[in-house]
Amino acid sequence: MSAEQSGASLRVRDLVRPYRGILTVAIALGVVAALASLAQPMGIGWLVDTVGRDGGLWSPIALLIGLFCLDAFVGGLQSYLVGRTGESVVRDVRFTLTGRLLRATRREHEERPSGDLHARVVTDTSLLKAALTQSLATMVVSALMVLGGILIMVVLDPLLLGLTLLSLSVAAAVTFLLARRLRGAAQLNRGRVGALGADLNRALSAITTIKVSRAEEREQRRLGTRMDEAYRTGLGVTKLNAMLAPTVSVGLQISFAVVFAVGMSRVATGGMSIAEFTSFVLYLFYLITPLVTVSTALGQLQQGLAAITRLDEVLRIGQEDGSVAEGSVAESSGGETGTGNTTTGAGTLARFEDVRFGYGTGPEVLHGMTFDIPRSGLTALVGPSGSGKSTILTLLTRFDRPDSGTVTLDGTDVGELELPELRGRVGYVQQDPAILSGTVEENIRYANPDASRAELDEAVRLADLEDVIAALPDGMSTEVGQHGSKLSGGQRQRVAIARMLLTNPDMLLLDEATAQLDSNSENALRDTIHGIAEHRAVVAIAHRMSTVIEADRILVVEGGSIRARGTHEELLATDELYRTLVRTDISDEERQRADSSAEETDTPRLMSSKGA
Ligand SMILES: Nc1ncnc2c1ncn2[C@@H]1O[C@H](COP(=O)(O)OP(=O)(O)OP(=O)(O)O)[C@@H](O)[C@H]1O
Repeated sequence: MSAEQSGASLRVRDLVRPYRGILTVAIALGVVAALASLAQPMGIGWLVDTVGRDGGLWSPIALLIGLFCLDAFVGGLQSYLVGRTGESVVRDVRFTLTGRLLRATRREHEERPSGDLHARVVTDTSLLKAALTQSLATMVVSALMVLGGILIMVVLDPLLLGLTLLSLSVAAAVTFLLARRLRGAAQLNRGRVGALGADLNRALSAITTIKVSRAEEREQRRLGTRMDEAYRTGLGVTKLNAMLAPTVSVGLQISFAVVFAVGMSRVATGGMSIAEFTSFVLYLFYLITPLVTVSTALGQLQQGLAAITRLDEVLRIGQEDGSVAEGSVAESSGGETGTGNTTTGAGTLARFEDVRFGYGTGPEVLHGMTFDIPRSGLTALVGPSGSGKSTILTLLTRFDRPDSGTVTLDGTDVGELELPELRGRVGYVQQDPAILSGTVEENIRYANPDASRAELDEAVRLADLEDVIAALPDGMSTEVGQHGSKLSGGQRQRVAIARMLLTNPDMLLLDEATAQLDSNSENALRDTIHGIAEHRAVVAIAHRMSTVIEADRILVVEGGSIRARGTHEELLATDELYRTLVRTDISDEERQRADSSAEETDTPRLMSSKGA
C-alpha cells in the first residue's frame, strides 16, 4: 500500500526510493570528486618535494591540473543530479499531497485554513527540496571527504590529527546543539508562515466585504501582526543558521593555529618534513569546505524535517474514501451506516430512513428523518433557517455520513456506492455555485469534459442558457473571469445547472439562489427547474415561492425533522408553520410583485395564501 492510500508518514527513504539509481550515480560521482580533492594535497606535496629536489615539474603539475578538472567536472555533474533528484522528489510530494487534499472530506477542508494548506504544499515542500539536495548526497559526499582526509592525516601525523580533532570537537558539539534547536525554531516559523498564508487567503477571498466594510486598514494591520510573527520566528531560524558556519570556522581556525604552532616546531626539530607538513596543512585546509557544508546541511536538514512534520499532517488528512488520519473527524462519523440494500418502491429513487446526524462532536442536527424522493418531479425543501435543509443535501451527496439510519439511492446505501458513481448520479448545484476562471464552455463541460456537442447543446437548452450565451461577446468561448465575476448570479447558477445536467444525473440537488433575480430571470429559472424535473428527480431548497408553489411535493423541515409534507394547497390547509413561512419567508418585493401580477398570471396571490 502506498503512502497515499495508507496515510502513512513521509519518510525520506521512501521519497528517494524511485530515484535510487540516479542518486547512486550521484553519490559515486561525489566519491570520485572527493577522491580527486583528497589527492590534490598529495600532488601539491609531490610538487613541493620535486621543487626541493630540483626535479622535473611537469608530471606533478599535469597530475594536479587533471585532478582539478576532474574534481570540478564530476562535482558539477553530481550537484546537478542531486538537485534534479530534489526537484523530482518535491514534484512527487506535491502531487501526492494535492491528491490527498482534493480527495479529503469537505469537513477537513472546513476545519483547515486553505492558505495554510497552500503554504504547506507550495513552500514547505521547497524546504524539503533544500534539505534533500543539501543533506542527502552533499552531506554523504562531504562526510566522505572529511573521513578520507582524517584517514590520510592519521597516516601523515597522528599527533597533529589528535590536536586537530580536539579543537574541532567543541565546535562539533556546539553545531549539534544548534542544529537541534534549529528544528524547533523552523517548525515554529513554518507554522507562523502558514498562519500568514491563511489570513492572506481569508482577506483576498472576501475582498468585496473588506472594501464595503472599509476594513482595508484593519486587515493590513492584522496581516502585519502575522507578518511580525513570521518575521520574529524567521529571525530565530536565521540566527541559529548564521551561527552554524562560524562555529565550524572558529573550530577550524583554532585547529589551524594549533597545527601551525606544533607542526612548525616539529619541522624545526626535524620531526616532520616540510612536504609532510605542507600536505597536512593542505588537508586541514581542504576540510574547511566539507565541514562547513556538513554544518549548513545539518541546518537545512533540520528545517526540512520540520517541514516534513507539516507535510505529514496533510498526508494524513481524512479522505472521502475512508483512508483517514488517526482521530480525524471523518473517522468518527458514519460508523453505524450502511446496512446493505434495502427495498424501496419502484417509483422511489432515494430514501432517508430514520436518519440521525450531527456535525462532528456538535449537537444532533437531523433527528430521525424518514422520507422518499421519487424518480421524477420537483421536491421542495422549505423550513426556517438552520432547520437542516442543506444538511439533507450534504448527506445525499455523501459529503457527510449519517450517524445512524440510512440514505439509499435505488435501494443501495449511498455509503456503499463508489463515489464517482454516486456523484455521477446525483448532481449538486450550490446556492452560490463555484464558477472556475476559464470560458463558459469549459465551465459547463467541467463535470463531463468528453460530452458531445449535441449533449452540450441540450444541457444549455435545458438550463435555459441559449439566450444568455448568444448575448455574450464570444458566445461559449467568453471568459467568465475570476469566480465567474462577469456573469450575473442567476447566470452563474444556470451555468452550474448546465454543468450538472451534462453528467445526466438521476437526481439534481439544487440550493436555490436567494439573490434577488428580476422577474424574467426568476421565471426562466423556475421554468428551467420544472423542465428538468419532468425527466428526473429534482430536490430544491426553495427560497422562492414560485418554486415552492409549483413543486410536486413539499417537505417542511423544522428543527431537524420533517414536520409536514404535501402539495402547496394541502400544506396551506393543514400546516401552520408552512402558512407562516409563506407569509414571512417571501420578500416584500416578491409579495408586491405577486399581488400586482396576480390577475395576469397563474401564480396564486400570496395575500390569499396568507389568508388560507
Ligand atoms: N459544516 C457544519 N459544521 C457544523 N455545524 C453545521 C455545519 N453546517 C451546518 N451546521 C449546523 O447544522 C444546523 C443545520 O444547518 P443547515 O445548513 O442544514 O440548515 P438550513 O436549513 O439549510 O439553513 P439555511 O436555510 O439558513 O441555509 C445549523 O444549526 C447549523 O449551524
